Parts: sequence; C-alpha cells; structure tokens
Amino acid sequence: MNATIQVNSKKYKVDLNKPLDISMPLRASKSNANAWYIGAPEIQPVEIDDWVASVKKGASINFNTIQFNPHAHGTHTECVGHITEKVYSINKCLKKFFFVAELITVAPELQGEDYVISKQQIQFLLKRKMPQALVIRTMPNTTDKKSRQYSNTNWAYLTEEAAEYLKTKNIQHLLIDLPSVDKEKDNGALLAHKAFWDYNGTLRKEATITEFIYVPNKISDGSYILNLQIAPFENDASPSKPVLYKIE
Ligand SMILES: N[C@@H](CC(=O)c1ccccc1NC=O)C(=O)O
Repeated sequence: MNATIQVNSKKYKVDLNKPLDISMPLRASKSNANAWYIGAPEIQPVEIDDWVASVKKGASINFNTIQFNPHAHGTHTECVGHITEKVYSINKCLKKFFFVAELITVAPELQGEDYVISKQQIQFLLKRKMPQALVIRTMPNTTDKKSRQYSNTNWAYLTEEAAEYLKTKNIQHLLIDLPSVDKEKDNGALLAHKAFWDYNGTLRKEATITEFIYVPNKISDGSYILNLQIAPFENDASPSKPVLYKIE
C-alpha cells in the first residue's frame, strides 16, 4: 500500500506495508525495561472468589488487569502536563499523528561525570533540516536497552542548551531511547523538559516528548514519516507506539 503525503509543496512517498516500529514491547517481567525505582509491570487475571479469569484456569475468556507506570516501564509519550501543576492531558495535547521526522544517531559525550547530548552534536547532525519530529538514537545501541534496569545508573541526557535549540528549531515532537531527556537525579530541575516545552515562557502545549523508544540498528539515519499513536489515557503521559515509514 503506497501513499503520497504532501506537506506544504513537498511530496513524500511511503510504503505503508513497511512499518518500522520504534516502540518497545511492555512485558510483565522483571526483564522489562525499568526506571524510577519501582517494580516490574504486572499482568494478572481478575479473580473473584474461586473464579480466575484465565482460559487456562477454566474460564471462557482471558481477562487481565494490568498494572504499570507509563514513565517507568516503556515507550511513552508525554505532554507539558508532566511538569505543571495545571492538568494537561496527552490525549488532549496530541491531536495529529503523522509528522515529518528525522532520525539521528548520537554518541553522548563526557561532561564531568555525566554523558550528555549537546547542542553542537544535534546541530551537526541536523544540518539545515527542519523536521516536525526528531528521533534520537543513542550509542551504543545494543538490544539490551529493551530490558535494561536504569534505576541509579545516571543515564545520558540532553543538555538544557540542546533542548532550547530544538525549541528554537520549532521541533514539535522529540523522541529518544533513554528513560528521560533529563539527568536521573537533578533535584527536580528538569532543565531539558522545561527548555523544550518553554516552561518559563509560552507553554508549548502541543509539543510532546517520547521516551524509552528503541530504534533497531537496521533502521538507518535519515528522513521518515512518523506515525505517533498513544493509548487514549487522560493523563500527562500514555504508553505509545511510534512507527516510522521510510521516504522512498
Ligand atoms: N530527575 C528528577 C526526578 C524525576 O524526573 C522523576 C522521578 C520519579 C519518577 C519520574 C521522574 N521523572 C520522569 O518521568 C529528580 O531528581 O528530582
């Protein structure tokens, strides 16, 4: 199934039969990716008295209750409501689902005791491109990202200057394969989140941050059409399913 997508005067051809899924599966397992010091996701059949809602246990259906945290357990998309007292819901902030996206690969650089993604690195890789969405794959990109236990690891993060740069480039949607665009332990500073959403200026209510993606190595850097879908939770964040389509 082929589609031609026109954005202003530019036409992009994509093959909808060739989706490139950059989300992580969310599993009820200790080996599911995890951050923020909580346990693993749980998926359990409902139990009422002696009845267990599992076909294996004699019920006519499987009927599971799921317990998880969108920020801690996998690919999720969040809006500015993640850091504001006022309630903003991702289901109300994200109202369009197709975007022109650029995928870049960055090796975070050592700054003091931290690894960071700098403005210079992004500037160099983006050149003069002005995509609506930026997808950042960090190096090294091993498959253990899908099961990594990130708590207390001081993962790499985006500098405030880099996030500010993305805002000035008018990038609306930022996607990254780390648990957060910010430093794990920053005493609540959340500098990159705040710079990207213009927290101290005019809130960018339509801008979103998607964290905990996984971009397989077989997908090369370049321009794509991104389909960014969430589950319709009225909450600051929802599990999400970003899918790329190569521009032919
Ligand atoms: N970096 C923050 C903590 C933080 O961002 C956070 C803590 C617990 C659960 C989620 C968090 N942030 C992102 O989703 C801090 O050190 O205060």
